[in-house]
Amino acid sequence: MTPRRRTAVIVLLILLVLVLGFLFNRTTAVDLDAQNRVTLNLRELAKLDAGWNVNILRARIGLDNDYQALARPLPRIHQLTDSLRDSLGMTRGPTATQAYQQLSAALSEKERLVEQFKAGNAVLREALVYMPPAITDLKTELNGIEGALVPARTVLALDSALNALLTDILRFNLSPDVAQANRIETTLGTILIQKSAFSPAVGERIDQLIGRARAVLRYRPLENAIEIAIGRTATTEAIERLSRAYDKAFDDVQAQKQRYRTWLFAYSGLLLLLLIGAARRLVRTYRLLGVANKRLQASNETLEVRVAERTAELEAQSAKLEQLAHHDGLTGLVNYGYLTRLLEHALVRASRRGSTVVVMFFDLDGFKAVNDTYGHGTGDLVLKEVARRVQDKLRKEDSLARLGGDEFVILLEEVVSREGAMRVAQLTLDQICGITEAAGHAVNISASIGISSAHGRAGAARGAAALLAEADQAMYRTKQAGKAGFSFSPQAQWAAAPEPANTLQ
Ligand SMILES: Nc1nc2c(ncn2[C@@H]2O[C@H](COP(=O)(O)OP(=O)(O)OP(=O)(O)O)[C@@H](O)[C@H]2O)c(=O)[nH]1
Repeated sequence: MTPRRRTAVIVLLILLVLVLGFLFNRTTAVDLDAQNRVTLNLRELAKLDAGWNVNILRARIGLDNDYQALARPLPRIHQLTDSLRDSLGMTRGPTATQAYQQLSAALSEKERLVEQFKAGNAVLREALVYMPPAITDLKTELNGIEGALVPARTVLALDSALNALLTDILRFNLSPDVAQANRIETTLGTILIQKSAFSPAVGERIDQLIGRARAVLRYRPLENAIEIAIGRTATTEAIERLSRAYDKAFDDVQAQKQRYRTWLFAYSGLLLLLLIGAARRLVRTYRLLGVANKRLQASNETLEVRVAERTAELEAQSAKLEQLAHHDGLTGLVNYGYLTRLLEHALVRASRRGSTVVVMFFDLDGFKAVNDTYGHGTGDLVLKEVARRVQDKLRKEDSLARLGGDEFVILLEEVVSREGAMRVAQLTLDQICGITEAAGHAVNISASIGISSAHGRAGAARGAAALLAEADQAMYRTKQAGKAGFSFSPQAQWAAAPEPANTLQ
């Protein structure tokens, strides 16, 4: 998968999850407890409001002297309205908010009007309670000594004015109108005129009656107006309106959630399909991977086999090359280069052990004649036979090398004495002289051998090249001395004593 494609897939997955989260969030159920709480609050508020109205009415008609009853429901009403305001968040749209604001305003207005009502009603009630017994008392007074002191006409006039006042005041209290008020004012004027004929004590009582009558004239219409204003606040209707708005809002929210639930269901189906698709693709990919793996394994195994075969071939070739590099192609003996290395190692060992290394250089005698007489094929057979025979007589740790043509070198290690070297030289001569026939042709060959040796550290220090050169020179001396024998180099060294110079056998 390319990086760009991977990014696109990740973004798509995030989007799918976000949409799922959004839909899930929109489908979470409405808090039914909260909904019930709103309903109960509204019901309680309606009940409190109705009770409040009853208390106002009782105060108005004088059944209840306790104005505290009018203020008692207020804290709870405030609590309920606050709680309703907090629940507005659960609704959608402005309707419930608007209804709540209307109710809140209506309740505040009603509260303000009730305060006004309480102030006026206290005065009014006191006046209405005061007047009937006061008038009765005054009339009794008029029938007593006070009445005897003033003319009877005046007493009668005041008495009838008081009767009229009481009747009109009670009527006005029930149904206040301007005509009634004017009549009362006229009656009050009459009473005031009569007052001067009576004692100051009666005059004072008359003044108090007039004051109460004026209070009724003033506060009764005011209280009626307040009552009308309280009625206009229409808190009951506002509560019902808010209740309907909440119901509708909750219904709307439920309907909306139902719609989102349908979407969520459909969306989950889509996600499921996508998941199934992805899973199938994954399975297919795994299958393909399995097949590819098997193929890869098979080709790996084939490759391993081929590598192993190739390695074996290379090792064989390398061994062959090494053989070619270190050995003579005709006889299979080690060649000059490898002999030099073997000789160097032998010298190191001799130096360390204090032993003697012997180099015997030999060249065939009469070999050219074989070649010239019977051809190179026969010459080759002779060379091989020389190699085989001499090799057979040597120890395993000794080496026989062919330098080229009919020249050979024998390398001996741990030679105890000069006599030992002589025995090997003689054995070699015997083996070579023992070759009398090759490819059915009679041959007559021998060898000229030159021997040199190095003993211990000092001898080894002379080096391989010097030792070979000494042996070569000794071999020439043998040739010059008549061939078919061996000579020791004057530099040859032995464990017991240095070799006497140029001894010919
Ligand atoms: N068959 C064969 N002959 C070789 C090979 N290499 C060299 N020769 C021949 O070996 C002969 C060696 O010559 P010489 O050593 O002079 O021959 P010789 O008869 O032994 O003479 P002296 O060494 O003087 O005794 C030559 O004729 C070379 O051509 C080879 O690999 N095979």
